[in-house]
Amino acid sequence: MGHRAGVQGLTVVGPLDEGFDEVLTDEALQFVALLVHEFGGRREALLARRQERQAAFDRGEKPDFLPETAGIRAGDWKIAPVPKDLQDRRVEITGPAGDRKMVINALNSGARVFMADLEDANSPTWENSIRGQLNLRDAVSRTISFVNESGKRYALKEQTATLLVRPRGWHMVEKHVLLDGRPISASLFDFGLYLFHNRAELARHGTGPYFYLPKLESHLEARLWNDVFVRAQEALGMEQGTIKATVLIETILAAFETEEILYELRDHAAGLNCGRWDYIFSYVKKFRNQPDVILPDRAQVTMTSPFMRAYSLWTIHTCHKRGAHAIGGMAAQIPVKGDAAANEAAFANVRGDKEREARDGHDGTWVAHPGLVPVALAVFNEAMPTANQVHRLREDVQVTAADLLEVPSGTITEEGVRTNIRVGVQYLTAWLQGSGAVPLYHLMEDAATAEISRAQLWQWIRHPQGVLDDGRPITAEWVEQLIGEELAELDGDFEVAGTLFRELVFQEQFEEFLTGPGYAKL
Ligand SMILES: CC(=O)SCCNC(=O)CCNC(=O)[C@H](O)C(C)(C)COP(=O)(O)OP(=O)(O)OC[C@H]1O[C@@H](n2cnc3c(N)ncnc32)[C@H](O)[C@@H]1OP(=O)(O)O
Ligand SMILES: O=CC(=O)O
Ligand SMILES: [Mg+2]
Repeated sequence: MGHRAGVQGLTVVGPLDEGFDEVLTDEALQFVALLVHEFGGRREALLARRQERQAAFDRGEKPDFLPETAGIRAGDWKIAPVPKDLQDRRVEITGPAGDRKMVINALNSGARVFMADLEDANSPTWENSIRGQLNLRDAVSRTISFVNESGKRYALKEQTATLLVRPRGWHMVEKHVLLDGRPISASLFDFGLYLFHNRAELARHGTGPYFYLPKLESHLEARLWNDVFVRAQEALGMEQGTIKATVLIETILAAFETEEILYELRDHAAGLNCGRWDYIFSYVKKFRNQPDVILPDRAQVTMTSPFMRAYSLWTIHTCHKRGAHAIGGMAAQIPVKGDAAANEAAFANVRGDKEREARDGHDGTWVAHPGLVPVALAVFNEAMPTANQVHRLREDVQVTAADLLEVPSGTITEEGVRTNIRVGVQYLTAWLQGSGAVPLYHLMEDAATAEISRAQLWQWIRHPQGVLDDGRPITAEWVEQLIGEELAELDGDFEVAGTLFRELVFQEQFEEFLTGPGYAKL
């Protein structure tokens, strides 16, 4: 154990556990330092721009398609061709990069793609971040193995999924690496280390450095990623366009800039994905101070809610017009052990979700668990006999700003309030202990789903329309009472997570991301 210091102004202040020096080499840190020096300032300016836009929404403004980029939307262009191993993405499994066994299981799962996650599903402890990089390095070289408590050995099969990596979003910092005493961008850290260590080995295996880009709010943020890619490829002597990125459309603002985002990344774009959970969170967050926008219980907001349907179809329309893949999202159901009927209901739910996606024109979808790979595969094999359906142009889809913004109808129930409390506190507890993806009440919960739970409570308490279906108002005092009741029912120590949860729900200032104050406690 020790610390590393002094690479081009970068200081590593996180502990150096066994093997960490294999990732945190001088050369790799030099490369990260170059990216941070050149792009750190622009990142901060774009984060400040998010705040300026929020101020406008707080004044009652609504987003719209951008007049200044009408030429891009009207223009005749396509993204560069995507590599062979990204042509057929019918089923993609996701999981935290920091969990070595899961990385192996995911690559072996029969899915076409595995997205190794350093974002929503990965609690960003220093340990998880660096172990994640070690896991990825060993996955790329195909040497990864793992032995569980009972001696079972895990290794890669002959045929494995194509690996994509999701670095943390632009809002996150890596506090264990400082530049001039300040934490550096977690996105540049995750991306830089992975690219630096794996570019040659990926090429040797006939694949490439492929990424998922989370939580973008504008095409300018996509432009920053593109500039990072160009500079990175130049600095490492790689052919331009080798890096490929799939962008999650998971903020309400990105939905208004789908074409512009693809355009900015056109030499590096592989597609867009409908990150439904962050999308719902973003909708709550952006309009939290608008009295006419309020969402019903989390369980009532689904992919058939008109605004979600509009966004999903719009993403497909945009992608196919531009030659890009449109990947569907994550149904949160996971297998239910020991209850055949509940398990069948969960599977039926996932099947229905995937059938809708395939029918609409998605080129693939996400699953949270290996047990669901065959379910999604069967649906896409049936509905999509070709490698993808990019040829289905969906020119019939017309979506207006009003469609994207339509407030979903439904009710707020006491059970909905209680569920948000139970899920939020238990998720935070797990996250603070290093687990970023957690099974709760037979659903996969991660940072994105937990964000919805706490953001809804914040808004319901303050919102004039925040009343229950039986007419009772949702007051802070009542929610506090329910938190007490719910925690009393649960086993475990909720001291730290309970305090954080209360801060997120009750404090006047809305926290942009729960991972902000959460990270301070990790
Ligand atoms: C909103 C979004 O961002 S979605 C994308 C981000 N979220 C995710 O990636 C969540 C992915 N899913 C998971 O992490 C897990 O499925 C969980 C945490 C929800 C449940 O995990 P577990 O409690 O371990 O599930 P369970 O006990 O059923 O696991 C059975 C086996 O499947 C494996 N498994 C479960 N999920 C996954 C996965 N996503 N990838 C690979 N293997 C998995 C387990 O490792 C276990 O393996 P073993 O039999 O060899 O021991
Ligand atoms: O990242 C995916 C999401 O739904 O959020
Ligand atoms: Mg997300």
